[in-house]
Amino acid sequence: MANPIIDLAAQISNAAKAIADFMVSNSHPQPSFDVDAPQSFPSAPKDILDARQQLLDASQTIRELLLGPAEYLRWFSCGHHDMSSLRWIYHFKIAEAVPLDRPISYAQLAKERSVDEDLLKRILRHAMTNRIFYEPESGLVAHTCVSALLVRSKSLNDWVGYTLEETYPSSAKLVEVHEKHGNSQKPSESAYSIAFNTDEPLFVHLTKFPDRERRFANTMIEMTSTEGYSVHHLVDGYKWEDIGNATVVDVGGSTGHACIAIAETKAPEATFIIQDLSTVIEQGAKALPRGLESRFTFQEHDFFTQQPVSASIYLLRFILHDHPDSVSKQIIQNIVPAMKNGSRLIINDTVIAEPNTLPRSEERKSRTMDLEMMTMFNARERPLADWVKLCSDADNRLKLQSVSRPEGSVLSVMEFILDDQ
Ligand SMILES: C[S@@+](CC[C@H](N)C(=O)[O-])C[C@H]1O[C@@H](n2cnc3c(N)ncnc32)[C@H](O)[C@@H]1O
Repeated sequence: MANPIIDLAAQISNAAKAIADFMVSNSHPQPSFDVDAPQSFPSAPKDILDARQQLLDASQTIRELLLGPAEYLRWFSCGHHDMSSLRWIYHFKIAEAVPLDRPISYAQLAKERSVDEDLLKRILRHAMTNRIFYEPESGLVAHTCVSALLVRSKSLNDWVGYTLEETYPSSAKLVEVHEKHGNSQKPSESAYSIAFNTDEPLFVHLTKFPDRERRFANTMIEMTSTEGYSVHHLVDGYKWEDIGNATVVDVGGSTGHACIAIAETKAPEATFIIQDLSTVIEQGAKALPRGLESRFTFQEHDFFTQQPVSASIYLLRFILHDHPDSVSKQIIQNIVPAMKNGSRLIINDTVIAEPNTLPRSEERKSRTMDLEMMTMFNARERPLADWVKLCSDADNRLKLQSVSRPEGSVLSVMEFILDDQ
């Protein structure tokens, strides 16, 4: 008779052995919570990455089975305290005051950060159950590799700050906003708007708070600096070598990093126009690598206005998932009049997988991003059918030509062609 606990334990054991052997034979340190432990799992062949995925999912399942539904649900619904203790640590800059190379007493730490010692002790002792700091001996606090990252990685610190100071209070208003506005298509009617008492969309509202705006920008850098968002997937995931001397217009192209990578490796004759808001464009023009000047133009352009350049290829990379359907439709409709028959619109964005087609922890990440988009912008992560519908609603001559998700990429490459027939 099948025994789920034994089966899962066997899966865990086999996968753990494969991973441990890989670590030893490649001289990688075994994973630990030591303050100097590596920040992430090392690059590894596919079978090892698959084993890691299997172990992560099986260990989660076995834990949930062993808890049983009542204990599972009871404590799952207390998860907000994990967020609030980390938020407290972030807000009062506790990690920055703990030395990386030795412990510090609660009394000294409280004094340095001007916080109450009793509150500090109770909150840190909760966070320690999540591997954030540890108590090497009673009364002393020291870093683990997790808490140390709050000090060592500015962008990850900003990620934690943005999610806990902006997203977390907004997520608590999801019910209120849906009671008030239903499935609104307006970015100004989001849970964020209710939590922060504003009728401005997040991007506009943040311009009034330079520190929060900078933190948001760094959060994006942190997110897109990971392998899953690397531009090399867009470079390798499309037939750029076939575009010859075409002009590519990168709408909302930031400082041009995607097109620079394409120009340098795959499309030596193509020209590129990078469009974005003025400050971003200025930054990009200044940082353009030498040798590309004759093929690159940086142009201020608001994608909520009509596209001024007629070209054969338009790129929208990581733009539309931030916007509700009605707004995304408007962005596309502003491009279409500049397109000719056969012009291409390349959308490099998330195509959310159908339910139960990904390993559970991977599906969870993409569903988390979907709720993130819902909470902050009334936007969404879309399955392929919704992308096709969005483009067709924008202009029914836009036809999906190809779609692919390069190995290791979070984003897919969708190619739509304007077909007048
Ligand atoms: C998430 S980033 C994506 C940047 C780039 N495409 C990439 O893949 O890294 C969104 C970009 O849209 C730009 N943006 C926001 N609103 C815009 C607007 N109304 N018109 C043009 N660009 C805009 C931002 O400045 C930012 O560079």
